Amino acid sequence: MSDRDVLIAGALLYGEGDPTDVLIRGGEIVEIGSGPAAAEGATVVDAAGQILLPGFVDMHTHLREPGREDTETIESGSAAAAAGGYTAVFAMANTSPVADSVVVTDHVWRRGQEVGLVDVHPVGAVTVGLAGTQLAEMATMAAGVGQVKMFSDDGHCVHDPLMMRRALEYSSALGVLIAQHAEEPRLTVDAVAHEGPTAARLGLGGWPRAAEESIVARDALLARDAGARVHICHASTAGTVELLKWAKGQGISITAEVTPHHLLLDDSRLETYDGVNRVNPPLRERSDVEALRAALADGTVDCVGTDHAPHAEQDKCCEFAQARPGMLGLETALAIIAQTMVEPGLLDWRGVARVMSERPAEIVGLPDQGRPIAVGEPANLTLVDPNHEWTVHGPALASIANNTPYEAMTFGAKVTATLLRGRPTVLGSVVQR
Ligand SMILES: NC(=O)N[C@@H](CC(=O)O)C(=O)O
Ligand SMILES: [Zn+2]
Ligand SMILES: [Zn+2]
Repeated sequence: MSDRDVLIAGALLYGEGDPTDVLIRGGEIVEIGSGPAAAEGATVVDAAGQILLPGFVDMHTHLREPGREDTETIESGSAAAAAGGYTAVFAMANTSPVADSVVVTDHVWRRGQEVGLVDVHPVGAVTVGLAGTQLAEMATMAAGVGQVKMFSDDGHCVHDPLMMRRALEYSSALGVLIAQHAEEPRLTVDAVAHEGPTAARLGLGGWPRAAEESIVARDALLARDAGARVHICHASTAGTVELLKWAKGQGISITAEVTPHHLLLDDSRLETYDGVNRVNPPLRERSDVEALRAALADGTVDCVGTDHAPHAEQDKCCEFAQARPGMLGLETALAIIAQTMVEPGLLDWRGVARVMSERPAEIVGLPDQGRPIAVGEPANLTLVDPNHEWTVHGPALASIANNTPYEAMTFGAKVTATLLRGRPTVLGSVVQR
């Protein structure tokens, strides 16, 4: 919380209506209108032509602390998140050591609060060591200081159906969410690229759509029978969209996210054999990209999750099949959603607020995020300039790692300011450390 007033002057709330001033005091929105009186020494943000949205929430982030601090730390990842307009992120459990105990999950939460740029919520592992054989102590992690709300073995699929069934039963009793990395491992042995004509031509091992879809279908049925909720990480195929439609139509409590890269890129990128394009699940075909965009627009896919996955140069700049899967995502997410969803008219800015803030906050249960921009609400806010051209350059990003697939690409929208409980964490697109 900041003791200084912040006055956001002349912003378009949700991109709608007339330019409006928003006054923030004591971490809350205290006045909305025309020319509210700010106290002396207030921080005034000139928001002419800019769009004010609720702060973004990322259900899927990899910060590499503990274990690979050479590629990302909670501090550098928090800076990347703030720069991307995020006020809360969920840090996945595939660290070293794995976040399968309250010692690790509490550390992640505490360190995030110490850095103070974004709320870093720890994701706990579903199984001990992500090994898929023994349930982790989810209740202990949920009861810790970090109050773990979401559990996932992401990076790995909880592929044993009995283990997944037990995890879902246990999670519904605890009131927490299980997020599944849907990948049937028997179908992805040696798979490094989407199974299709491109991988065949390039001689790359294929990852069939069915590897994802068979788990999505199975887990929908398991969630139905357990009366539990299940969340699908990084949905990547048109078939997954069809299954989500079916499951939601049955009243099953299933939700899903899509990554910015699966909304923009396809497997034609692989021609160069550049390891930066290797990611799990793999970049698919144009028809999948189109289906995912439509699904995000109509709510079949609930939200955007970045799957921000920093990797060291030596783990990416090598033979394609040897490259570690994953790409940076936090700082480019908004620009890509603007280009793939807003520009073509699939979503308006209110829709962006829904898929990047409100829905993720709701799904995972964060009472102070994704809130309406209204008097009395916590000032977790993001300001977007919809007409700001910028070119992505890895070393200029706040992340330690540089594995952005968007190097040298130009986008038309940028986050200019972020506020966490009234404190500016980003001003003029610069992180306020
Ligand atoms: N997405 C990826 O390709 N990689 C992720 C793991 C994951 O999300 O499955 C990572 O941790 O690097
Ligand atoms: Zn994953
Ligand atoms: Zn991931």
